[in-house]
Amino acid sequence: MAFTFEDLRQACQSEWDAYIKHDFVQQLGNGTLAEDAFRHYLKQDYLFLIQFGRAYALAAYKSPTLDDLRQAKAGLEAIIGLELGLHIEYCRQWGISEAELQALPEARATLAYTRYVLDTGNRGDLLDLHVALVPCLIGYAQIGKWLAQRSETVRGDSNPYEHWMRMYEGEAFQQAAAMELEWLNRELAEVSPRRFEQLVRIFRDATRLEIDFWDMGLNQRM
Ligand SMILES: Cc1ncc(CN)c(N)n1
Repeated sequence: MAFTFEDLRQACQSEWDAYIKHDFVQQLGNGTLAEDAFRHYLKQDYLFLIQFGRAYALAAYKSPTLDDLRQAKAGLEAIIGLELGLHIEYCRQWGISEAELQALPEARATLAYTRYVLDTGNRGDLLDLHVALVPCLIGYAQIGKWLAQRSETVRGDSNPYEHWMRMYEGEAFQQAAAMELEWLNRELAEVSPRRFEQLVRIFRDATRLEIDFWDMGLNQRM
């Protein structure tokens, strides 16, 4: 049997839904999310993206083939080139300077998630690392699409989070996620049922840590 990302997602359906349709995401789509909660999330996400940049750099280091190396480079570009650049500009529009971002302490949820991914990548192989990274890239691409097709989502200037939604539903981010999905499905097609169960565990843990990250934003926890 050739496994795919869909099999991972179905094995963790309840966690995946709790992540994609989290209250933070729904309130953001409705335009009702407390601005202080969003600011707290934005600040921590800056720290998160830096650590995820390191994780893609680790993926590059662990890549045995040129194809794998190109995939790691594409992930690094999506996070550091595209997303972090937009993020810094976006934070500035929300009154958060780069100097303030650089001086921030990490919240426990940021520490737990990012270091889990780095640890998984360090002790495991390239596929373990990519599976730990999947909820980040493919998850936010699905969130972007989900918000765009949902009838309750408020679009345009009356929603203060319009630009955030545009970034994740936009062509560049969707394209990066599609490339990751393609790479992942190629790799998953080769694994045994026993190996797949190990990967499900990683995918589930990373998805649970994404849920904690939304909780951290919503409750403005450190
Ligand atoms: C916590 C988190 N997860 C995922 C993404 C999308 N790269 C993000 N910006 N922040």
